[in-house]
Amino acid sequence: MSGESNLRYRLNKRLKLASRRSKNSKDENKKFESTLSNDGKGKLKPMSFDRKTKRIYAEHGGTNEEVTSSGNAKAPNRKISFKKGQNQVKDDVKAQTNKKKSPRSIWVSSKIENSTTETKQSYRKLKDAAERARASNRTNAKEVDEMDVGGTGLLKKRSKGKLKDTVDSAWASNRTKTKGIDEFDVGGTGSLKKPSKIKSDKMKRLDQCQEKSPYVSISKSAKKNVRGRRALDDDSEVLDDQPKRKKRVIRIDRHDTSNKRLDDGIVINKSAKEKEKDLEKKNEMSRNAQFRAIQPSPSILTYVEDNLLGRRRLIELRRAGYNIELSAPLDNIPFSTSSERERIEDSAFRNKLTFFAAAKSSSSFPPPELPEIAFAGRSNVGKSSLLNALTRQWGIVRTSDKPGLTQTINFFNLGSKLCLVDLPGYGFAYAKEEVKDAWEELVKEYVSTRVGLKRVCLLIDTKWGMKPRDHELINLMERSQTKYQIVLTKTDMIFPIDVARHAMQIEESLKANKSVVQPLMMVSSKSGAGIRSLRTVLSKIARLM
Ligand SMILES: Nc1nc2c(ncn2[C@@H]2O[C@H](COP(=O)(O)OP(=O)(O)OP(=O)(O)O)[C@@H](O)[C@H]2O)c(=O)[nH]1
Ligand SMILES: [Mg+2]
Repeated sequence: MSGESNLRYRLNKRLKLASRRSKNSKDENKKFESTLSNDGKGKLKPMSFDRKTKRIYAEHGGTNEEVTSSGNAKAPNRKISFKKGQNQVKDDVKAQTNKKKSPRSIWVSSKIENSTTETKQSYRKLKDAAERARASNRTNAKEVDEMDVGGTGLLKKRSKGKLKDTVDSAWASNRTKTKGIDEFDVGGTGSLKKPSKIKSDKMKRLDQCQEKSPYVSISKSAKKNVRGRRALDDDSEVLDDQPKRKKRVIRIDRHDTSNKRLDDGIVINKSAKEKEKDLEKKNEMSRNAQFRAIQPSPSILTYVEDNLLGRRRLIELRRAGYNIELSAPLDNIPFSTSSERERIEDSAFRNKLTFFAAAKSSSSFPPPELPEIAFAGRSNVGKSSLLNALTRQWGIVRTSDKPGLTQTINFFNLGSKLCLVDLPGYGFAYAKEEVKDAWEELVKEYVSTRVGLKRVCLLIDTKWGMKPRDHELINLMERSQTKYQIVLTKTDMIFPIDVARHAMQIEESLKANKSVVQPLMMVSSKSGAGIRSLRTVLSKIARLM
């Protein structure tokens, strides 16, 4: 729309100028007319709106066939009109060249060029029309346009609608195909070409380029780009002279079992022993699971907590008020003076522990004068250590980390009130089988036949729990109606909860037993946990006597 208004403005300006000239001086008017008609000097003529849309280049004396229009090739109506105009222009140019014979080239507006062939009358008509248009205050622009176009004399005969169409199409083409106009040879080389022709030439060249080198990407369409890239890739692969890597093929021999996993269906003939071991492992696993499922009774849990049983940090013991610098600190009285700390509450255990007899057979047992408390259990369970811890007399009873140190029944007097008996251990020991069997037989004879034996403390390692040999001895004591009490040792080795679980488990397993004395005791000779409680329990035996 802005272009159209611009055109109108120009047209009006021209008309104004023309009218002014006609009014002011006839000479000027004549001059103007001469400029319109005279093209011989090659001056640029005053142009109507068509100047922009259509330019005709005529090479004077040159080939007339090269005279072309720069208009829109797509507008057929306009093309027809131009052809007509071109023919007229050609004729006029020929006439001019015959008259003056000057080979100068000129630029003229096609329609104004046509007007050169018209008479002065037609121009006056044009002027009149312009004046009229001015008089109507330039309001009816359409009318002016039509009159102006009609003024050229060439398009006079056309209907209004057709004229309008041609003008519109010309403008549209001008706006869109500015490139086409630019490609005209304005410099007067005389080689004007049709834009379509130029375009086709250009495309041909581009196609040729593409054919020659596939690397040139022509942005005709995305598909072409993709194709070009593929082509480029293919070519690059070809250009790369690197040898292609062969895929490594691994051939597996069906009968070769070395590469196969064991659980891939290969049957391995296991021996009976291995099968038994596997079963045992499975059973053990299930035993562990069972053990984890044990819920200790509240009384056991409180007992464990009160006596600080199980694996504890030293800071915890310190916070509880125990002197951790002492040996077996938990056997001391918390938050008390140093003299009180050293004190053993039970009078029986304050007495001096003295060894008085060792027996390898039942015939060598000493006469039962004092109530006896025997300490039985598997080798290395901590029998001798517990005796020392109870009396706080370290070194009286020999201990060793090597199982099987105690090989005889050792009798200790604790003052004149109690006799403590250290029994040889059973189960694994660094000793001959016959010797071990003899120890076992001796222990069995002592616990089942000994007169004056008031209680057997059956020590069980908390870490390992009850073993079949332990059950054997229990059964024996049950049969001989010997009172026995279970004492869990080395409680400092495992977590408190596991201590409680073991206690619960053993208590449950011995519920039906008659000779068992409750409660189950838990101690640690190392930390001193539970030692005072055990002392209290055992001192009752001395008091009863
Ligand atoms: N951590 C810890 N170790 C202990 C405890 N009681 C004993 N021991 C150790 O266990 C090992 C064996 O102790 P002993 O008292 O000799 O065991 P035993 O039952 O008399 O052994 P035998 O005489 O061979 O039957 C020694 O190295 C002790 O230091 C305990 O409560 N806690
Ligand atoms: Mg011992």
